[in-house]
Amino acid sequence: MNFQSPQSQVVLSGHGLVKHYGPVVGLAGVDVAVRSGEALAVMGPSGNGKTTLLHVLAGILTPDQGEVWLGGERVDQLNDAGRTVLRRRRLGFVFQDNQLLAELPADENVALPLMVDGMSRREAVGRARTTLAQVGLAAEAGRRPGELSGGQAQRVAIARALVGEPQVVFADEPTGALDAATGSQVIDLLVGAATHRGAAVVVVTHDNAVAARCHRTLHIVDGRVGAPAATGAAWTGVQQ
Ligand SMILES: Nc1ncnc2c1ncn2[C@@H]1O[C@H](COP(=O)(O)OP(=O)(O)OP(=O)(O)O)[C@@H](O)[C@H]1O
Repeated sequence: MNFQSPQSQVVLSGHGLVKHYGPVVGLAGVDVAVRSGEALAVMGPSGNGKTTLLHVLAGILTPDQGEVWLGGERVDQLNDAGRTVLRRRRLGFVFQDNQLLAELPADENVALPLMVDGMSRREAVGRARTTLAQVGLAAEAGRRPGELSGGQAQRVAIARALVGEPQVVFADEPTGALDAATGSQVIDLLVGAATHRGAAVVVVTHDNAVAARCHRTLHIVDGRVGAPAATGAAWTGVQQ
């Protein structure tokens, strides 16, 4: 997939990111930058720091050292409340297990983050239905998660991530629970719908097919930007 917008602004960046869990190294000094409309895959061996990087960039964890910038604002120094508001208003999240609330229909699941942020139920549900239609689920808006297929449920999760018009969507193994064909549809939808809106996407994945749908891949090895496991030669840190 080509990403042909070198003039796009860097919307999210991390500089010299270090994170330890006690004696365990999560990140050992990572630099990363993502532009608006760009999808970045984060790959690497298990336990080498991918999820830690995602959580630090998303303000879920604070780094021990380094800086995180989102749209010109330094965010790693915000307090817990500030980072919570930031995540709710400016970021979207998609997880492997969709994390939808089982007792709510799809439209209310998607509307929930807007209502938590103070929007009226009527307006939030209206926006949720519009977003569900954009991910091809207009007819499923009234169904509960248990009445949806795995791929449909993940599309609802994508709608929930997009409904607040985030600057960056973070996804941790978004296709990990799906078969290959459904996973391809879901990642195409996620990357297409998010980047079409000008959002950046950061996807942690073990799946080469998912990375192939992104514009660029960052390999994390031992908490650092490293070479992909199979090809170590002439590595420059960033794969175009
Ligand atoms: N909350 C925590 N407390 C202690 N150690 C942790 C914690 N979270 C992660 N770690 C450790 O930090 C290192 C990096 O973990 P991380 O989850 O970032 O790796 P990962 O590359 O995402 O792994 P996977 O592909 O298996 O999900 C690992 O050694 C892990 O055991």
